[in-house]
Amino acid sequence: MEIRKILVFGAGNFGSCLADHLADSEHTVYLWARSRDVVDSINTTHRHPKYLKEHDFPESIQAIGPELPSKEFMSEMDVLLFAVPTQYLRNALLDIKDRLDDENLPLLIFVNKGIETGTRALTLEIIADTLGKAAAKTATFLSGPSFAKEIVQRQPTQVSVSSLSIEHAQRTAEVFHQPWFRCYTGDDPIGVELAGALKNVYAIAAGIADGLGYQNNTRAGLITRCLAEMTRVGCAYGASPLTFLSLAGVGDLFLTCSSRNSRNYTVGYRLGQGEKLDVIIDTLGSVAEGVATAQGLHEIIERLGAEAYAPIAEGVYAVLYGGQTAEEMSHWLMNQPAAQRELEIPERAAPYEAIMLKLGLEAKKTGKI
Ligand SMILES: NC(=O)C1=CN([C@@H]2O[C@H](COP(=O)(O)OP(=O)(O)OC[C@H]3O[C@@H](n4cnc5c(N)ncnc54)[C@H](O)[C@@H]3O)[C@@H](O)[C@H]2O)C=CC1
Ligand SMILES: O=C(CO)COP(=O)(O)O
Repeated sequence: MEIRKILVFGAGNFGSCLADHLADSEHTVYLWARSRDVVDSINTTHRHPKYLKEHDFPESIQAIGPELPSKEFMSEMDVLLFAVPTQYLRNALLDIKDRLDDENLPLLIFVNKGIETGTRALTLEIIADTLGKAAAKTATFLSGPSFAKEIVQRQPTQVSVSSLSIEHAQRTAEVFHQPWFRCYTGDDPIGVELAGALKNVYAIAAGIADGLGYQNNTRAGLITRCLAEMTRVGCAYGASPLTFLSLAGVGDLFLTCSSRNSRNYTVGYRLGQGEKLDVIIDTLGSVAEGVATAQGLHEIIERLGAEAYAPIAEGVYAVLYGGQTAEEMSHWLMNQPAAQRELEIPERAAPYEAIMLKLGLEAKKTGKI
């Protein structure tokens, strides 16, 4: 395996965990943190003061920050990995834009799972807007069932890696590969992104159902309908239906809808138990991307119209932002029109093409995952 110089932006749960994972492959790993406390703690005690607190990080990881690294330092990096929540990503990329050499871009890897509020932008669009077309064309997206806590325990984990450039997806897979960590590559980054973002909203729905006291039949039925809904929205966006059967799709949906380790599930569970959203967010201690993403998703669903019929996502939105209670949402969902067709995949369509057009690329059918 080729040894790479890797800079990880974002020292939250996931950025720290991935830095730890990559350091095992003997890559040279730098971890950029916004807080001096985190930088000092990682460099001196090799412990994170806030996340994964029991874990001893390898001494080889060098934390840097809170000042941004210089252009010279950045030019030495082979890989930049961004583990920054979606709502902060645009500013983070604008901050480093001038420190990147457009003619000689490093491998760019993104692991956030969300839709930007206000703009409805997916990460690929945020990258195109901030770093430019060349970066968007080669950016890679790593997504799938992967709790940080279990990766640092080296539990066997498998993820999807997707990019408009399959060559770059393969390079990312090589960087991450370990006997306990497998990557499967594909060329439907928007499908992978939508799957990762939507599963966070659906994990809130599953948590709500459990919080209301519903049991196994309800959860299994709900997850299955979430998968149908996610596929429908994805197809209406122009993603491949097969992508939703991948690790990034059903894999991550299943994980987060069925585990109390999921922050999004926890938000839903506590809503189902009758807690208020602002109290839950204030005490969660970590980001639950589904809360903000439900807004962007609501706007996307409205724009796509009937093709993207998504009552579960709309129900979550109504509980988070429309003053509806968890019980009301549950009754509303169960009282949707009777005898609906179970599976109907609509034509794949326009928005994906619009993004490809923006990048100066021809829209292609992404049949393989
Ligand atoms: N934790 C996990 O197991 C997994 C997380 N992810 C995704 O990774 C992304 C990051 O999540 P976590 O590290 O878990 O979140 P976290 O809540 O543990 O950490 C938040 C991160 O955001 C940074 N941050 C907070 N405010 C900011 C601001 N104003 N500007 C810039 N950065 C700011 C913090 O410094 C920290 O690095 C999310 O999109 C999440 O969905 C994906 C897979 C697994
Ligand atoms: O995406 C995740 C695991 O794949 C983490 O899920 P939560 O953000 O809900 O904790």
